[in-house]
Amino acid sequence: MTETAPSVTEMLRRARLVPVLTIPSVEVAVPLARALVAGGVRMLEVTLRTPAGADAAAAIAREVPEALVGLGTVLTREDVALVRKLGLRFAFSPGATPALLDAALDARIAFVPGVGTASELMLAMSRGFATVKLFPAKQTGGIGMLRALGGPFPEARFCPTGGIAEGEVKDYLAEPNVVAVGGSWLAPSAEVKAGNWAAITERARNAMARLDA
Ligand SMILES: O=C(O)C(=O)C[C@H](O)[C@H](O)COP(=O)(O)O
Repeated sequence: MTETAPSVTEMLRRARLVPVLTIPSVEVAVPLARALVAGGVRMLEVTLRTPAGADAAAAIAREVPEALVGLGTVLTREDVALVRKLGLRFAFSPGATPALLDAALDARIAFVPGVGTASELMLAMSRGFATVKLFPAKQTGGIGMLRALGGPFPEARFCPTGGIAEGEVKDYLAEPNVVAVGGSWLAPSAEVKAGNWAAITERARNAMARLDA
């Protein structure tokens, strides 16, 4: 029997927390992913901000089956094509250009465009993307912005990302139109560089526990 793959909205809803990972070298990808998974954080956004990003995401997909790994900082049609080529689960973008939305539709990938205004949200929704990343969440107005957008766009669902501190996550998740929250704080670059995997697991475990406290 084949299992229907969960939609990206459902994936986000289950994950609640999505670490935004900017991986300096491919060697750290697998231990970093294992450290997060050990702490109960499974949905991982690997940004294309470093040259190692694509290979790092592919290595995680290959070697850490418990992780749901996708790309972040997806800006072009070529970036979109990588998701299929590398066998990844989803892609996030900080933005929502018409060309990028069309590329994601053509490639039939699970795609979460970034929006920071009502017009960008309208553009994304007009192409069928009702789950979006509010980016940069804090700078666009944070929870106030999410509430304001919830008026005219009650069906939109958000993964706010950008400038959200660990202590604010629970407040964001309490908003009815928020399915998950993204952030880089789950994997501080100093700990990644030092290979301090135990600290990353501990932080992830505590963060997940706090969501249910
Ligand atoms: O590169 C991308 O595609 C992005 O969307 C940027 C990330 O969402 C932010 O870098 C989140 O980082 P913090 O604000 O440190 O939590």
